[in-house]
Amino acid sequence: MSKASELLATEKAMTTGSAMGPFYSGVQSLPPRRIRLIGVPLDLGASRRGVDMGPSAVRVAGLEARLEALGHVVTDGGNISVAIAETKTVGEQNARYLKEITETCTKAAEMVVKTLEEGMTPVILGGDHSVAAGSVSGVAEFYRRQHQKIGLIWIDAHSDINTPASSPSGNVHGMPLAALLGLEPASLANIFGWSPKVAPENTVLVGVRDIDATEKENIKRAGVTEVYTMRDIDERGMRTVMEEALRAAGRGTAGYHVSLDMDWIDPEDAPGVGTPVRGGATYREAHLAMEIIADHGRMLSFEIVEVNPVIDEHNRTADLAVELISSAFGKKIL
Ligand SMILES: NC(=[NH2+])NCCC[C@H](N)C(=O)O
Ligand SMILES: [Mn+2]
Ligand SMILES: [Mn+2]
Repeated sequence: MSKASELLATEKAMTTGSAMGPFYSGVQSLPPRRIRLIGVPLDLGASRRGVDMGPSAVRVAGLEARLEALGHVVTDGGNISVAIAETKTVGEQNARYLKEITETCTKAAEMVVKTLEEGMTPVILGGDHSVAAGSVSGVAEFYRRQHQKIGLIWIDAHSDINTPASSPSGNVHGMPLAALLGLEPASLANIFGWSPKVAPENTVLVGVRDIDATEKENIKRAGVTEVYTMRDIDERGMRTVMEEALRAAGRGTAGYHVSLDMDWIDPEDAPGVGTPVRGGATYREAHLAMEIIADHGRMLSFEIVEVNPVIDEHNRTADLAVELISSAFGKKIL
């Protein structure tokens, strides 16, 4: 058992009271899961077009086969239907296409609930990051019915905590975290008729490096304190950051949803994203984060967003997405 795993397993045993628990067993891979892939080809939340082809690019990169090679049983649930920008009007300029985005997120949320009810782990393929307002709502709704809370690990260059009033762009993909924490947009915050979907103390931001001034206010207003910037990763290392992150998200919850925006990774390795920002996680840092998540064994659901094949180089960002999902689902080097 590696040092990191040992620590996390001990921590888990402490919080659940079970010795090591059924989730983690040394270097052996995790117990197989039944996984349903859910594509959400949404690009209405971003100003750059092309992330609607993300689900297809990730499928072409071989996601299903890679997860099955790890022993999981995978079903592809196809795509959630999404309006086409060309056939719709933008609506309010401060939250463009909010009506259509809410409709799609609601459908995605319902599919996530159904997937969990059937005992499967949802893996959501975006789509721009506004899909998270749907996927996280679905996971939160399912566990709420069992009187449990969920945590949220938000791995991203951005904090996506703008509201229509604070957004510099009017792009809804910069707002899902604000909605999930019970701020705005109201239509996204109130999917299933209740809000907030996650408590601030169980919400963790990892890898941020591009936060709008208005977003800093919103982070405070929402009460989120678990924010790990790229500087924290540089100075303290990925392992320490992930341990603290998983501990916070897991405290008093059924487990956590992992929302991975591919623009977290440095554009050198992930050029195919809508809003690239220099100074991102390296290839190995990204894998290590996923490997630690797998070892911890408390991930309830996973999503990958913002893969944009239109500006990618030979699908390498989608290839990396598939690799990272494999690591999060238990792929070991040895
Ligand atoms: N999911 C993303 N890539 N979000 C980028 C958001 C950029 C900027 N903060 C905005 O609100 O427009
Ligand atoms: Mn994002
Ligand atoms: Mn981002």
